Amino acid sequence: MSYLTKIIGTKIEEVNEMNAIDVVRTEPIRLLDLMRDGFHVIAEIKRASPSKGLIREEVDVAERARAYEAAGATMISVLTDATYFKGSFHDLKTVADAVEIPVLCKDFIIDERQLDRAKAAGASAALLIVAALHPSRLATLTTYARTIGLDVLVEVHDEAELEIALRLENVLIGINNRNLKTFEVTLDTSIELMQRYLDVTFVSESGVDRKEAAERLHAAGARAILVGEALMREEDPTSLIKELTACSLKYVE
Ligand SMILES: O=C(O)c1ccccc1NCC(=O)[C@H](O)[C@H](O)COP(=O)(O)O
Repeated sequence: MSYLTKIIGTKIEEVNEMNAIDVVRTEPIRLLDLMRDGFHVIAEIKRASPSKGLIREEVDVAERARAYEAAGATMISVLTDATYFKGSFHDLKTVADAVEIPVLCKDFIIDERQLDRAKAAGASAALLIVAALHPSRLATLTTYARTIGLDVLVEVHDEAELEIALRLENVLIGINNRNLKTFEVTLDTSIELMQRYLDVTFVSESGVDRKEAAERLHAAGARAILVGEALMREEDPTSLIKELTACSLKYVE
């Protein structure tokens, strides 16, 4: 059984336990507009992961989120899965209450009730993973997310998934460099796909540890990078965020 299948099994159990909740609907932000120009860092709150185990379990997430914002992150991603990442919707709410910049709910979303919880916790956007959803369900959840005021980052791993994501209109697409079967991470996953789809606005996710990686991705066309582990391993993430965001200045000259 693949790891993703295992995670989705857990999510089905979790979702079955969730009550419906009421959410206040708003207009969604437009992630695509936010990321279309320049070069952006989406900084992640990631306490643990299936591939690395504990990264920084005990963390003041409000303080860290404020540090990310002050250092120049455009958006904060919060892992809300408890079983595999030790995250929570409580973390999401704490972060959303602490910062002005948009907050992304990063989870394995398969149901409207998870989107409701993300919205209620203060998220501006949610991740939908093509590999985890039937294309028609992906479209339904994308529409539902926008209806309640969440924009969507659609995650792909290869060209076949990208073709499915491109059927959705006006979505920001993230290419995850982590192979969900082997956990192997290679920036070439993003670089090769981006070079074949020059008109698409892409976020490159996973495996960015320092400025050289960010520079490679920016040079290959990425408009944003999503960085988790490398930032969480820093006692103070300020200089790494500044280093990563500075990549854009280099290419403007
Ligand atoms: O990080 C993992 O081990 C992982 C395993 C299985 C599914 C998803 C996983 N990570 C979620 C993410 O996409 C990353 O947290 C995110 O892209 C940041 O990656 P990194 O900078 O490499 O921590």
